[in-house]
Amino acid sequence: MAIKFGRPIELRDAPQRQSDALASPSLDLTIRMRRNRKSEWARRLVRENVLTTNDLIWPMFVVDGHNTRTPVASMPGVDRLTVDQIVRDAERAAKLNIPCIALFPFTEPSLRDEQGSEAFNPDNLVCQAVRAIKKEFPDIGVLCDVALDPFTSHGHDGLIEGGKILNDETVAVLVKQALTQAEAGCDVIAPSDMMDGRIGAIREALDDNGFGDVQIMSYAAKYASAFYGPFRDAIGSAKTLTGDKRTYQMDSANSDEALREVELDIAEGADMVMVKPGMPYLDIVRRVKDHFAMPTFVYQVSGEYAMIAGAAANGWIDGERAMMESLVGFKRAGADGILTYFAPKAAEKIKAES
Ligand SMILES: NCc1[nH]cc(CCC(=O)O)c1CC(=O)O
Ligand SMILES: [Mg+2]
Repeated sequence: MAIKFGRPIELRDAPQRQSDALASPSLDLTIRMRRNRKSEWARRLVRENVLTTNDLIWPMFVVDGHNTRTPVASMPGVDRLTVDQIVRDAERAAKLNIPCIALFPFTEPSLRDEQGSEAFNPDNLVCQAVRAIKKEFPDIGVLCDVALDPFTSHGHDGLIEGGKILNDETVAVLVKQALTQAEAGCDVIAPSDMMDGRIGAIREALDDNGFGDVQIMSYAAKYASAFYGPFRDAIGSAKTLTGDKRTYQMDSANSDEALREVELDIAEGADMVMVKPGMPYLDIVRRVKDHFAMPTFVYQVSGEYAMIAGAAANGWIDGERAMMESLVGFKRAGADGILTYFAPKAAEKIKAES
């Protein structure tokens, strides 16, 4: 049975009070915090944070084929979508008033190589999806991830030589990838690779090529995390990934370092910054927001989604309430927006309640 914590106890269900209990002394308290919680209207009145559909970015997985939705086993409720189907979900997003969607490709293994060259193929899945979505729904924001991991045979975000991830050489390829995506009509370029200097290089290339309006949302403070596991299943890089990403993604023990990363990306031209993952890093979200007063985003990543969706599927938690609690937690921490696989569910709930 699902455990429903915090369920209001109706008076009729409450045990009858024994008369001698009435005689117990009352405390002489001037301030009683519970007064403001006494009823639903009172709680609504003093509520400090509110989640709206405007806060949501919906990440989607695109796969080759036609008219097919393939479930991602480790992300119950999330599918890989063929281009025609991703257009349908973009329509759903638009109807739910979700401002922006994010695209991630599952690349055919035969198209993956050492250099991740499919990343800058103008006809790759992401570009096809961007063009198809923009054709039907030009008013929804489309964000594209920039990194090589969906395209490399080794599953890393950058180029490798002698077991090392090359920084500057990788940045040159990321610039080509970003330009390819901008050409296809992408609105927001979101580099998730954690190479040094990529924001500045991408900004300059966008500006030099007539894409001055294309925004950059930098995955500025991105940690080397176990919570990306289900995502790597979804894009098919879990099996191919050799080693880990700790030479470029941040150490989860660090906090000051996040401020330096964010500061650099702002200086290089990021329009928006992101902290990733979300729930284990709420302190980072708060520090970044307080320190820089930038549009600050947070990614509730695949493993966080899987924890909640998986526990809910087992009846161990109330999934809907855990979802909403986790999302308002990001708002409370200072996030302006959240990338979350719960976006459509949360938007539906918000819509139903308004
Ligand atoms: N650079 C790729 C990328 N972009 C977003 C995620 C993770 C998203 C998620 O787990 O939901 C990752 C995975 C990784 O860095 O290995
Ligand atoms: Mg950096």
